[in-house]
Amino acid sequence: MITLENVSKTYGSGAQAIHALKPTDLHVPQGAIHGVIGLSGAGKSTLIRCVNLLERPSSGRVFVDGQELTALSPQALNQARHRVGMIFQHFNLLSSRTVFANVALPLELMGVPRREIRERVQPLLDLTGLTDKHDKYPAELSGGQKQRVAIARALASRPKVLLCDEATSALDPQTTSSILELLKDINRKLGLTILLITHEMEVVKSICHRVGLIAGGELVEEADVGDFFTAPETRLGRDFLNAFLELDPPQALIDRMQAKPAEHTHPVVRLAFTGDSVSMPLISRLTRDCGIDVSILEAKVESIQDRTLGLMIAELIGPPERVQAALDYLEDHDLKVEVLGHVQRDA
Ligand SMILES: Nc1ncnc2c1ncn2[C@@H]1O[C@H](COP(=O)(O)OP(=O)(O)OP(=O)(O)O)[C@@H](O)[C@H]1O
Repeated sequence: MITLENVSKTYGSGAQAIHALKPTDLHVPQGAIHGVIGLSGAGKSTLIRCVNLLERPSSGRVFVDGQELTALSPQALNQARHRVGMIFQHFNLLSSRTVFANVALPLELMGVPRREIRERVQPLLDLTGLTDKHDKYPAELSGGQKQRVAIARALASRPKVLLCDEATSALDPQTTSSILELLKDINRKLGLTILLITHEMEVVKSICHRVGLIAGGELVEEADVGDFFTAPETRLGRDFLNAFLELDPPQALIDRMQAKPAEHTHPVVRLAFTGDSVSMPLISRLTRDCGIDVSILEAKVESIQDRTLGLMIAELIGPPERVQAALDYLEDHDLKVEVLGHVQRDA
């Protein structure tokens, strides 16, 4: 439904040039909810604004619903944009218009007759939970209600695609989850394809099917959400996951940790269990079969959509050859093992 081919964006030129988006390919199939996550300045907004040509790419081609937007005349592009709705972090409502009139605006601009506008707007207000807010002005609404108006307005032209630019970043956690539920509902009921950008793992975890990680204007990793939350491939992906799970070794241990093993050190490991390994008594088998001691420092179990993820930080204590056998044993049982460092037992 959305395809970017080699799309890049450079702001400015010469010595001042900022390569905000390096040549990027992206495909979002019809009906998918696709997230792009990254740190501030990574190029998220630039990427999403290139999809509806709010930013004209410096190179590459953009396709939506089989039509190449980058090849259209200005008039044809205006028409095509009706099939691409967009919502923003700060809602971008017109303060002088009521809820009804804000939602009606794109239809007025499209020249839809007044009676048809009335018939089309009311079901959108019902769908977005705004039935009783018809005559209110934006100043009389909460942040969550304003975003609902923006969603209803974005849906008015019956788009095939909805672009969400940090749509929940200005909202509290409870309101965020109600807006995410609404987006999920719209995706299911209308078969709408959603591309969203965010810096929050919670957003990705709650509603996305697939996620891309952007850094320095490049998509450095792309995966199904279940895979990204269980085994991110890049260092940055792991940093995002660890910050989200809040699973780091205690500071006192970090202070004692060294990068390389030495005499009388043992490793500190982060273990990620998925699938069958979550329910296996692996640690007791490890101590029994490999003859080492395991000191568990932290552990938690998370549900990521339809997957269960177990995480643990532990010290593996024993003679080096037995510790190595234990690490091999864990990897043989499909655990993700990351050696965080090495500590002296009695330091
Ligand atoms: N109009 C512009 N002119 C010049 N540079 C820009 C412009 N817009 C963005 N940039 C630069 O491009 C880079 C990517 O910015 P972008 O807004 O896409 O990142 P982002 O990931 O959305 O960040 P944030 O989460 O902080 O909004 C940044 O270095 C930014 O300063």
